[in-house]
Amino acid sequence: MQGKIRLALTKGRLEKDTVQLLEKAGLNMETIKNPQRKLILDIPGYPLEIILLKGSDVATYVEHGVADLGVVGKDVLLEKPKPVYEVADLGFGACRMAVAGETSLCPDNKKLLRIASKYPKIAREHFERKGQSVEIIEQQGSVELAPLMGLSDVIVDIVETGNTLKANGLIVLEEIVHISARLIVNKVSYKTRRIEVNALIDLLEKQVRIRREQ
Ligand SMILES: Nc1ncnc2c1ncn2[C@@H]1O[C@H](COP(=O)(O)OP(=O)(O)OP(=O)(O)O)[C@@H](O)[C@H]1O
Ligand SMILES: O=P(O)(O)OC[C@H]1O[C@H](OP(=O)(O)OP(=O)(O)O)[C@H](O)[C@@H]1O
Repeated sequence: MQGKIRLALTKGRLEKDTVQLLEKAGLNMETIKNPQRKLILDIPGYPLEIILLKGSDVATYVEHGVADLGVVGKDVLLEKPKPVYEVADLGFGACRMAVAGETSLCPDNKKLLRIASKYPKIAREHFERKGQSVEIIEQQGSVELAPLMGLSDVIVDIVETGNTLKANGLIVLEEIVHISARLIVNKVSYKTRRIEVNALIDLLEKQVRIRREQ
């Protein structure tokens, strides 16, 4: 007899929308609102256990089958690809991965372009496709500072409202890819726990469809 299905959720920005989606799908998400902030949550009335992780760890847990399913940003899947099935675009967490810089700069005129980014793989592959040679300067955050400080020519980063770019005098020069939250599934669970996994996928996809049609 197999235990409960385990779903790994990304803490932080994606959390609220994920909880809302699960609630709309009929799951009792009260335990997640507990101020004690447990990282393992039982869902009353549904054979499901939820764990809370950072995005890149969500994909790792699902890859290793410790979690059967996960909710994670497409940026994470592109930057650190894992052998998991991506089964649904959940729609929320929408933003863009973009190249940004100061208005005066015309990047294509430079020979070796210096790129600051938290996403070195996405950045490198984008410029490789264009045949532009680059030096990638990996950052952990506050990426917008890099061109202002002369550390890089441009940045590759997530743009949602555009407020951070605007506040720092930067503009989008190119859009690389649309990002949103994705539902991922462990490859073995997809086969061996097909019925339970598909039931949860169907439940969530139905809510995504309803939300899209609203
Ligand atoms: N404005 C945004 N900035 C960053 N991520 C966003 C934004 N809007 C939506 N997202 C999505 O939310 C996901 C989680 O972002 P969040 O900032 O909570 O975690 P993170 O990227 O691990 O950052 P941190 O290291 O600051 O915790 C991202 O992977 C991305 O898919
Ligand atoms: O277009 P906006 O709505 O302004 O959102 C984009 C900003 O949000 C993210 O930063 P985050 O807040 O995660 O900070 P950090 O990357 O500096 O840690 C991202 O790296 C951008 O800086």
